[in-house]
Amino acid sequence: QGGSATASTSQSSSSNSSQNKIIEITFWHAMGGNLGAALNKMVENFNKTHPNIKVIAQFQGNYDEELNKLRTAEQSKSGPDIVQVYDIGTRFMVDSGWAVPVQKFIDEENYDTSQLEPNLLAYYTVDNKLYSMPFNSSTPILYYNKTAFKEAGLDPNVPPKNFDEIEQYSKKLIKKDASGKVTQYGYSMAIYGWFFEQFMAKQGALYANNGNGRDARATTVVFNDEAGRNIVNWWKKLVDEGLAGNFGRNYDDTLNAFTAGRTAMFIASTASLKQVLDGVGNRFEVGTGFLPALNNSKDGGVIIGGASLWILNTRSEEYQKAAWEFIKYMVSPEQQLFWHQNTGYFPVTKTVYDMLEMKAHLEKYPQFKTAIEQLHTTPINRATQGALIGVFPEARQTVEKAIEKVLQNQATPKQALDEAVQSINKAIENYNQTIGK
Ligand SMILES: O=P(O)(O)OC[C@H](O)CO
Repeated sequence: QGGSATASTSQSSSSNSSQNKIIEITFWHAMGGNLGAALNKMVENFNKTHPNIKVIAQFQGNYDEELNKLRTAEQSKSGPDIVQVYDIGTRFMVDSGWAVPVQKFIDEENYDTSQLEPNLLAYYTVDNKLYSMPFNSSTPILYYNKTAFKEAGLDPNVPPKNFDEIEQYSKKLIKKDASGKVTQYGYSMAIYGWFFEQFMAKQGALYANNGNGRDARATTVVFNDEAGRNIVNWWKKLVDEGLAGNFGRNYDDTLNAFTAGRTAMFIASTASLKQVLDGVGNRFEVGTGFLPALNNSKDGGVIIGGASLWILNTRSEEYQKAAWEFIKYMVSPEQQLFWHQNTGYFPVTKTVYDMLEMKAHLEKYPQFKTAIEQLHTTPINRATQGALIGVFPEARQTVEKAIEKVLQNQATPKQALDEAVQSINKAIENYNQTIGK
């Protein structure tokens, strides 16, 4: 797969003048399915409108797979010129020293960042520098089957706001066949560590110490407190009562259960909105709502999800500048409008909201408004900024295993979370000892 080995500068056959020089840069990403199709279209358009730069986009699997490939490639400095890295890879990428902070290019040309959403800047700014450019930004939202709501006598325009309401609504939404087998669960969510992280922030609680690793480097995770236990207790209760389906760790399995009518509500990234709407078609009406709350915290909210674009220092400044041109294009209002409409990721650039086409789109598909309103009502604080941890990808998997154990009755929420915290703390300690070495 790709990397700079395939990239080169080439001269047009008709002329040797620098005007006709084409800089080829590689761009690794993790966007499959409809997301990948939309992204490829944008790359194609960039290449058409920028005759001196050729971007070669290469799909490298999901976020985890892509980051692992990058680790391998960087051992021999054969990584790409630009890489898309998910939110929780941020601390690792900063520490790796493989990237040129985009702040350098921002400062050099006085690029105006005031049009970027403040929550995004708050997430991706580390040590007062914007290291990477937010490109595909998301939050988790509640998806629900409005048609099932109507059939169950629930108001299809009022999604549940908190966990108690999820439980009450689920009791009305659950359907069983003559043999007592559940044919439609009330609620489901994949065993995905991202949701756990989000429910911590929604309670205004920290995931890691030292202000979520933003006042100083995190040395421990702290989610085995009341806030963490609330999430797992509630989740288990719903599964034990038979109201929530557990479709496992694979994100798409729960998503497909929803589109197939096997669960009436579920949690997923707003990035899945277009896929869900297309998957459901006109079989039923889809509604969206904010991530449900667990308590009345006024400081609670959602954390920025999705990924950002990093410029790697694999090659000379000429390539880095070409990469910067491409990144600016990808976050331009026109491109962000296209990206938002074809995925569900909200625009990173605020000016998109002034565009007539955006207004018409939101009017026609109000489901797309949810993530935007959720973003704009989320206060910026240490909890909602999310944690910066060098071993976050591993930590997320450890939390998933812990939740799985609880749902399978192999541990109590307290045992499972305490164990997870212990094991992650060891990994953090090891990681922190190796930084800069
Ligand atoms: O599926 P996405 O792109 O919305 O990302 C979700 C999480 O933030 C990934 O860490």
